[in-house]
Amino acid sequence: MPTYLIKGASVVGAAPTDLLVRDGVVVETGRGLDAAGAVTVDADGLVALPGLVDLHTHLREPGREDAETVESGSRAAALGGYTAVFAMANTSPVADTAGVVEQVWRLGREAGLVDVQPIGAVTVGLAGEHLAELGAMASSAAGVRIFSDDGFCVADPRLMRRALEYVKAFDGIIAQHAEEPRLTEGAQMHEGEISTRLGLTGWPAVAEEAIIARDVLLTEHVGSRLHVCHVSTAGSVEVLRQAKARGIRVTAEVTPHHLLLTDERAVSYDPVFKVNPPLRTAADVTALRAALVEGVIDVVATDHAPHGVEDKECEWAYARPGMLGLETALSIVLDVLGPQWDLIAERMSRSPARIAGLAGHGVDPAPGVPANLTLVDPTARRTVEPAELASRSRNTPYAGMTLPGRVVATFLRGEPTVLDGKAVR
Ligand SMILES: NC(=O)N[C@@H](CC(=O)O)C(=O)O
Ligand SMILES: [Zn+2]
Ligand SMILES: [Zn+2]
Repeated sequence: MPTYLIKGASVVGAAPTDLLVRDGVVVETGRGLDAAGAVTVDADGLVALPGLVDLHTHLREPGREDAETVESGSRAAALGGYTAVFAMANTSPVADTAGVVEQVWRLGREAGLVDVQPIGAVTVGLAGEHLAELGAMASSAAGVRIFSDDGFCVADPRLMRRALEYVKAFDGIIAQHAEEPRLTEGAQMHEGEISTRLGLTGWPAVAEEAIIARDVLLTEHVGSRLHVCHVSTAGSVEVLRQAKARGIRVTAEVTPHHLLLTDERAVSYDPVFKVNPPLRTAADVTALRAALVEGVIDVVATDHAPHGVEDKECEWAYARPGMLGLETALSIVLDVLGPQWDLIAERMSRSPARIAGLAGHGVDPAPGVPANLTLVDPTARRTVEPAELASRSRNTPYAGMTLPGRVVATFLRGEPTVLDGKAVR
């Protein structure tokens, strides 16, 4: 493995320095470093961040390799500055056994572009009836710690309680897709003025908030850990704020799209904007941004949800919910937060790695630290071209938008996965 000398990078916004990367580790930092035989990477004007960590990615393998594979999703992730992604369990077959999570984990290792950490299903087949083999998935080679029925809510409170109790044995977490199913039957978009105007069935904010309220109380009752997926409403933020103030062990994520887009987008009837939970109001967006800055929301997670054209280029009502996220997340967050590098590193790398207990990730580049890092050009602007994305799918809601920031290079354990803005493999 070659030695890399990264010249003049601003580590999380600090004064420029050189970084010497050897045998997978940052071995030395400082100005004017020299190393015979090292490959030099010019990082003048670039910001070095700890490699981004996504707690919520859909890779579609096994089952829908036409929409995404572990490899294509890994490449999209590396291009987005990620060094680790957590792969949701709603594949076909569902990742509800040690066998399936080990298969996904192994495919991730073989692709070698990011660390793919499988999330295990909470219930068999995501059917919400029987607990899956959580212990077997935890003790498998994949070492699963996060469990989720994402795509579906673990709606049965008794089952949710048992899952929360079960994962305590290995300090696991239940990641909940908070959606009371009885309140969202037939729902097509956020329930509000625009859904009324368009005549589309609404997905009310309370369907999310009621489940979060129930689950934080269950989590407190059993003394376990809860993670709330894709928080989308101002009311959810208030429930989380109270729960955290009470010392309940709950963490939460927000997606880039919920930080930027509103339900106004549905007026176009373009299914690229159909997503679960739905795009909400401008007031919700404002509350989510404030909660992210404050820390009531711990992380930005992409909910990268690739879908083939037949599932997206159709009538709104028939389209599947979900949108791409990995290759644009950092640009959206930079657009929303501005160049607050320490905050960006915290919400996109350190905090997700800490929540997941993921060793070697989420640590700022410094001597002795595994070289999982990304180099970003903060001044570059780029226009999103769906055809240029590494994902096998094209359902980005940002097509044609010009966004700030560009990932120039990503290193996974000292090896570049992206150089000059291009995937190396
Ligand atoms: N977010 C979505 O709209 N869709 C996700 C499932 C999910 O995250 O609930 C998917 O798997 O496509
Ligand atoms: Zn979900
Ligand atoms: Zn999801």
